[in-house]
Amino acid sequence: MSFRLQPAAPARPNRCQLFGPGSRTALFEKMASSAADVINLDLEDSVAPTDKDQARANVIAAISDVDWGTKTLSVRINGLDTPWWYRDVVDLLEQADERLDQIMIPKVGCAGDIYAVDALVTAIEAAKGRSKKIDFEVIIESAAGIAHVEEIAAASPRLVAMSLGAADFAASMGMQTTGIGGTQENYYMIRDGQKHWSDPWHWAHTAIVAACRTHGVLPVDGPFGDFSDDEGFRAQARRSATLGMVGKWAIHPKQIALANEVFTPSDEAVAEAREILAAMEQAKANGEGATVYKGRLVDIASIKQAEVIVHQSEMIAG
Ligand SMILES: CC(C)(COP(=O)(O)OP(=O)(O)OC[C@H]1O[C@@H](n2cnc3c(N)ncnc32)[C@H](O)[C@@H]1OP(=O)(O)O)[C@@H](O)C(=O)NCCC(=O)NCCSC(=O)C[C@H](O)C(=O)O
Ligand SMILES: [Mg+2]
Repeated sequence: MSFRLQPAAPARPNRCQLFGPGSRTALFEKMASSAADVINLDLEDSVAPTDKDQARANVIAAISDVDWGTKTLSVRINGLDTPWWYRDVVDLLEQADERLDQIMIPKVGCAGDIYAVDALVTAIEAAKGRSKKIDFEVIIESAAGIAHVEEIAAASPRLVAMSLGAADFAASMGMQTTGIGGTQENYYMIRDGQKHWSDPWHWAHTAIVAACRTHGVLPVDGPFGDFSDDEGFRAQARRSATLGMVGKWAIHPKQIALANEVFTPSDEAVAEAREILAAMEQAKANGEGATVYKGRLVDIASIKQAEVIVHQSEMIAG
């Protein structure tokens, strides 16, 4: 480890973030009774411009009227390039009760975007005497966002989570696709005449994970648009989990169980991690820094890898 230590990300379950438009009040109770760890009430792109004011009012009422249990409750505000975002922040902070946990800031392009929202939120919290500090989560979904991902991850102590928004990201990058995440038909290698599909989201995922882990922020995979494709969702989520992401969005209730399944370490994985820790305890007792477990090398780094899995499972179990 560098002299500069890696801060821990918040220790709370974030396996699935369920989205619902702020204009569809009939969904709120269903969202609250779902198995998602995080609820995102949306004021942004799933709400038509003509519905923005009503959606904001719906969300503010639902924050106190609906029993959200122990879920993390987040509201996605409109982007800083729109005329709606400041009113979202002012009304939420002035009118919503303290059950609100987070504001999600979409389409962030630089640290200054977060600074602006932080300044506004901080002033309203002080003016209103709000005792609970609002956390932030952000979406990386533009060329500027990914280019400035590290400064964004470092932008505010309020920042707890960062997601990749594949749809806007693809548009901003000029990618030739209308798909939201997953396999892209034209992104393949050829070997011996056979196509082998590669993952066009991989580099953005790894950039986000590295920035988040450097600054103690939870890295989260965003939406998978085709909610009829369970295997496609699983494959995308498994790749994200393998790269270090802690969860994924659900844009339909069908996707909640899939996300929870992938981002909860399996009993087998936890058992194996515990066996590795036990093997390393034995190695240490023998004065060794490395040993053999199931025919493969394990050493001091393996302890940290195994601890990631054990900690994840303990945190989810509560
Ligand atoms: C995608 C939907 C519009 C589909 O809605 P609907 O046609 O009502 O779906 P179903 O009939 O299949 O619904 C079956 C039952 O499930 C309930 N339902 C539907 N959606 C939700 C939900 N989000 N949460 C809870 N429950 C839900 C229905 O009411 C049915 O219930 P019942 O009748 O009792 O059986 C809709 O799912 C939807 O609006 N999804 C969320 C869309 C959204 O929020 N999008 C924003 C996030 S993605 C994004 O912004 C892109 C990103 O920024 C990027 O750039 O990548
Ligand atoms: Mg988006």
